[in-house]
Amino acid sequence: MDARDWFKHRSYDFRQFSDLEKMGHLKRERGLTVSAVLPSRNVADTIGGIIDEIHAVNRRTNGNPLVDQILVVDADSPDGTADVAADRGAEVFSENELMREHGGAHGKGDAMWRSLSVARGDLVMYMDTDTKDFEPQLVYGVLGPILEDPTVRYVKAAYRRPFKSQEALQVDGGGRVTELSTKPLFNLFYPELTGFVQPLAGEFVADRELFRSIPFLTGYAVETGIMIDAYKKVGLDAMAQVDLGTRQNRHQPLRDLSRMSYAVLRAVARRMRQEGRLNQTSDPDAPVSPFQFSDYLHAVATPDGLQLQEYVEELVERPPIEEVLRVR
Ligand SMILES: O=c1ccn([C@@H]2O[C@H](COP(=O)(O)OP(=O)(O)O[C@H]3O[C@H](CO)[C@@H](O)[C@H](O)[C@H]3O)[C@@H](O)[C@H]2O)c(=O)[nH]1
Ligand SMILES: O=C(O)[C@H](O)COP(=O)(O)O
Repeated sequence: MDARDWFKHRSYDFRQFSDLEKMGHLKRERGLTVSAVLPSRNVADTIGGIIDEIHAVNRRTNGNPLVDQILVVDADSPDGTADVAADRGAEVFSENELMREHGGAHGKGDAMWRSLSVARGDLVMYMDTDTKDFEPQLVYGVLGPILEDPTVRYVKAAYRRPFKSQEALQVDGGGRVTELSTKPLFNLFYPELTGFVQPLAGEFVADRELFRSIPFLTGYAVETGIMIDAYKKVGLDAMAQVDLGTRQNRHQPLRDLSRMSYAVLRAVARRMRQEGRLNQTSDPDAPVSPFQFSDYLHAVATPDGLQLQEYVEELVERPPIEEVLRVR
C-alpha cells in the first residue's frame, strides 16, 4: 500500500464518531480501557479547560465513559500547572518522579515514555495541553477509528493550523516545523508516511502494548521517532488519521523552532543510520560531522551584532519500556 492508497483508505472525519453513546457502548463491548496522557509544561492557563472537556465528553456517553484515567505528567512547571490539574481531578506526576533510576527527564518525549510506567489503559492517548480551542472531538475523534476497527493500532490527529500573532491571524499559517522540515524529510526518506496531514501532532492513540514495545526518543524528537517506529512495527494499514477541524497551539519563536527542526532531523538521521542508510554504519551514535552530533550552532543577527549561539541538546533513546519494566 502506498501513501495515496493509504490516504484514501485510512483518513477519517471526526463527525463519523460524534455519536458518543455509540462510542461508549463500543468501547464497553470490546472491554477496553483508555488512559489520556497529558504531558505538560507551563500550561496552567489551558490544562484545566482541557481536563474539564474530557470529563464533559465522559458525561455524554450514557454511563460508558471514553476515558478511564486522566494522567498529567508535568515538567515541574513553576506556573502551578500541577495544582490546576490535580484540582480538576487528574492523576498528576512529576516527570522527574517517574522512572527515577533514569535520572532527570529529557523533555517531552521522556515524559511520555515515563508515563507508560503508570498508564493503566489498554489504549493510551497522548494529548498536548497548550491547545487554546480544545473541542470534544480532540477526545472522541482520535479514539473513533481504533474503537471501530480492531485492525487499526495507531491513530494520529489531523487538523488545520492557524497562526495567530498579535497583529493578525493566518488561517493555515501554523505548523512551521511540520511544513518546512518533517514533510520534506518524509517525502525524501519515508515516503510511506507522506499521507499524514500532521505528522508532529501531539494527539495520537495506540494500544499500550504498541507504545511499550517501541523505543522513545526524548525531547521534540519523540513524535517523529514514534511515526517511523510504529510504521515499522504495525505497517501502514494499521495506522489512521482523523480530521478534527482546527487546532490553535501556543506558538514558539521561530528561533526555538529551529532547534525543534534539528530534533526532527536528528530523529530521521538516527533511524536512517540504524537502517544502514547513512554513513554505511548501523551504529546510531557514529558521528556524522566533526562536531558533537548533539551540538547545535545557531548563527543569528541581534541588535548587539552577530552572535554564534551554541546549544548542547542531548538526544537520548529510551528502550522499549516493556524491557525496562520486566527487569524492574
Ligand atoms: O519539555 C516539554 C515541552 C513541552 N511539553 C508539552 O508538550 C506539548 C507540546 O509542546 P509545545 O512546546 O507546545 O510543542 P509545539 O510547538 O506545539 O510542537 C509540535 O511539535 C512537537 C515536535 O514533534 C510535538 O512534540 C508537539 O506535540 C507538537 O504540537 C505541550 O502540551 C507542552 O506543555 C512538555 O510536556 N515538556
Ligand atoms: O508542528 C509544528 O510545526 C510546530 O508545532 C510549530 O507550529 P507553529 O508554527 O504553529 O508554531
